[in-house]
Amino acid sequence: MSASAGLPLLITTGEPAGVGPELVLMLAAQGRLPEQTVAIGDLTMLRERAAALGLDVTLVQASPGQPVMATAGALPVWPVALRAPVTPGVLDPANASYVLATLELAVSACQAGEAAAMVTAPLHKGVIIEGGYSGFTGHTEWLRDACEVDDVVMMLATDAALHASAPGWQGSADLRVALVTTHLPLREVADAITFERVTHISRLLAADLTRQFGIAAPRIAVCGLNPHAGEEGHLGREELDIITPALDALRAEGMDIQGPLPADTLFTPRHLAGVDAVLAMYHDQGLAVLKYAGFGQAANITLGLPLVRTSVDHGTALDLAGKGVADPGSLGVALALARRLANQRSNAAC
Ligand SMILES: NC(=O)C1=CN([C@@H]2O[C@H](COP(=O)(O)OP(=O)(O)OC[C@H]3O[C@@H](n4cnc5c(N)ncnc54)[C@H](O)[C@@H]3O)[C@@H](O)[C@H]2O)C=CC1
Ligand SMILES: NCC(=O)COP(=O)(O)O
Repeated sequence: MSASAGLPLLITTGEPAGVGPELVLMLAAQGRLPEQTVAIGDLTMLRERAAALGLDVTLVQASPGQPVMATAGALPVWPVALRAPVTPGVLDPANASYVLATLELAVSACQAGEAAAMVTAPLHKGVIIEGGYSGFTGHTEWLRDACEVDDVVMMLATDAALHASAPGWQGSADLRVALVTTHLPLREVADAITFERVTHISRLLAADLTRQFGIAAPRIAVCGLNPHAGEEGHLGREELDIITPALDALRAEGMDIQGPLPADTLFTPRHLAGVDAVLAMYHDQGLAVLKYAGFGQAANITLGLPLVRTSVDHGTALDLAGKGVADPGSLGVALALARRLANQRSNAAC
């Protein structure tokens, strides 16, 4: 048994007006949460949401350091109090500090060795900013700062190991997409593509494909930034001036990395064959394809952290919140992946 096996798997329930709380409750009611799962959020709000949706789940107050009681049909909750009442679908900036408090509790428990891993239900970036946190751009960057590491990598994956148990799966297998830049206005992306950033993110990606995914010599394919990877400089010079020199330097270090390749054809079966991960230059270049291939059966993993964090492949879906119709598939995938990665880490540490 791995050292993490007895430790709770934490789920932060995310934006209280979004679908996060009900997705956790749906999986709990369906008996689809992994053992030792603990939710973090407002106990009363969760009880009311379960009752409103007719979900049969008993929510039990618990606290960090306490053993998790494995009772069928019960979900332990580490409580964090809402700052203002919630209506599903209606954002309130007053609850921004509540959402961040759930993250702080999860990170501190992981750092204290009181939890195996954290899985985050979606939060709403805009309302956190409107709640007074002007520099906030997402969990990924917040976790980088909270864990005091210099950089992290956002990677979304829909690989065979993740969706193997999904009945009727129709998507593509084994696609992992990591990003050089994450939550930036498109206008700022080109300036953020530097030799240092491309090399640093590529090294972090390769290191965690080995450390977390057990791929001894990862094969990475890198997208260009511009159409047709810049068309020999006629459609942009970032490929010639920045990305190609960066990839040459990485190859000289021994990394198996190809590119920059035109992003529109990189995501086709012939180019993806034998590739462990694609490195995209910006958010929608990579994630639109990933979500086309596996929305609902993909997970988001933050690479480069000292703790295990996974998340869903979707956002707060305010249009669906409180209706009980959102798909909990990605949350299930994120939970299973977090448990697997936590077990691997603790086995490696033994
Ligand atoms: N991990 C996280 O915390 C994430 C947070 N977000 C945030 O969520 C907010 C809303 O973002 P949007 O771009 O509108 O994306 P979104 O994923 O919330 O919604 C986009 C579309 O997908 C649908 N959808 C989303 N989740 C679904 C589910 N579980 N089942 C069925 N349909 C689902 C929605 O109904 C909507 O039509 C933003 O603030 C964004 O930053 C977005 C992605 C991840
Ligand atoms: N599209 C992915 C996304 O926005 C995830 O953001 P976060 O995990 O950094 O909050």
